[in-house]
Amino acid sequence: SSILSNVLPAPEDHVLSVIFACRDDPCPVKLNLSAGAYRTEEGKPLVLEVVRKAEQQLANDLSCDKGYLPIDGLADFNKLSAKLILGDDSHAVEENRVVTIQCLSGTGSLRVGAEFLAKHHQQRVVFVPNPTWGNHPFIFTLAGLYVEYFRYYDPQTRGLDFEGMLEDIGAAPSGAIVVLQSCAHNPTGIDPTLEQWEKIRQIVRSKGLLPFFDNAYQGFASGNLDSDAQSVRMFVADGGECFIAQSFAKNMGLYGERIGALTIVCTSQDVARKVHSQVLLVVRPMYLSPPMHGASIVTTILKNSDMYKDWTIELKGMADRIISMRQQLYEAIQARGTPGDWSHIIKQIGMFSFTGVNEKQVRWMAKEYHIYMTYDGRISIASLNSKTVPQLADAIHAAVT
Ligand SMILES: Cc1ncc(COP(=O)(O)O)c(CN[C@@](C)(CC(=O)O)C(=O)O)c1O
Repeated sequence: SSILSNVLPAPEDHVLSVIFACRDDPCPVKLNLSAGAYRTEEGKPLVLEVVRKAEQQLANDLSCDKGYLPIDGLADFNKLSAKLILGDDSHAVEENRVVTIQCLSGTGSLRVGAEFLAKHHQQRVVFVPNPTWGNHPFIFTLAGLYVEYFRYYDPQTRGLDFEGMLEDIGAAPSGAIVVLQSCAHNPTGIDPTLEQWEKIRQIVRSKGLLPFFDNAYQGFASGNLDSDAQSVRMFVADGGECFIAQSFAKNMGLYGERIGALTIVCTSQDVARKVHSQVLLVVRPMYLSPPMHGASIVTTILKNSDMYKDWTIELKGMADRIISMRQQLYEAIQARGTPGDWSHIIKQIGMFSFTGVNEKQVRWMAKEYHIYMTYDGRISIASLNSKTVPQLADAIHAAVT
């Protein structure tokens, strides 16, 4: 008999099940608003001009070979990636207490960080926002840590439950890991203000908690790389430790290149050396060493000031298009006189909008309007364009009236 015959069908994943349902829908005007991937006004994926340019340069550079990268990846990439999130004038970088490892995009950075913490950190409880990205609980649980939630979204105000967040983080046991999304919170699109981040920082530090930033959308939220890094830089500036998972999937459009970095800010160079040596032991038996191409593209762009500038212009273009789609959707809903206050659609930031429609309404819109979003009512604003906004506004109107 088959050895695999006892394998059970997997439970449905929040994001994937909707993508599969949409894929199987034969309707020619179906609309997939579930996956967080940028689409142009024409509804196409975008390969940035500056990425094409970098790839041409790399293709002509005969000195590049296909040998293994070191376990921690391309050294130039690690330096430039750390600088991007920590800033050009970071004391932590100057004092050599920053460890950066090229990982398989944001997910890989989170997983390597989680495996490292499961092996070397006594406190095994990880607090994540409620709600958070669907993959967070799995990444930390599979690494052997215990996931708990802190209040983040207030359904009444459709805003941040700041008091609840502070209370829950304040009640965490000393040494607990706290996962914080640095900007463009997924799925709610709601970020703390800088004043609120300062209060969060104070409570994290006073309780001796370990912040683990998930920085998946830097530059993609506000359109400005430095503004979107303020939350992280506030924590690093106080000299404390933190973990940061970076991704170039969204802000450089390198989704499939799987390029990101795990940065661990330590309190001294001596600790950094030891941490670095131990992270290598997590990576080697996991995937030996990371892929070269994405790291080479990012490095080519970040180290050339003209290409860096071109990138920031294209990045702002993506962020601005999303903001204009928010405005268009809000106006289309207002024009239909749909009951309720829909201003959260323009107050939220980043790739997603937490629309507030419930699972029953989400399933109804999929069936009746062939419009697909995750069951929590999250839509990827980046997947909308001027033609499809009316289609969505009609569906929401029909679903909620
Ligand atoms: C908050 C957050 N962190 C990390 C990642 C991981 O991205 P990376 O590994 O490609 O760098 C995502 C992607 N979340 C997507 C965009 C993709 C997905 O979940 O399938 C989403 O639709 O939520 C994310 O939203």
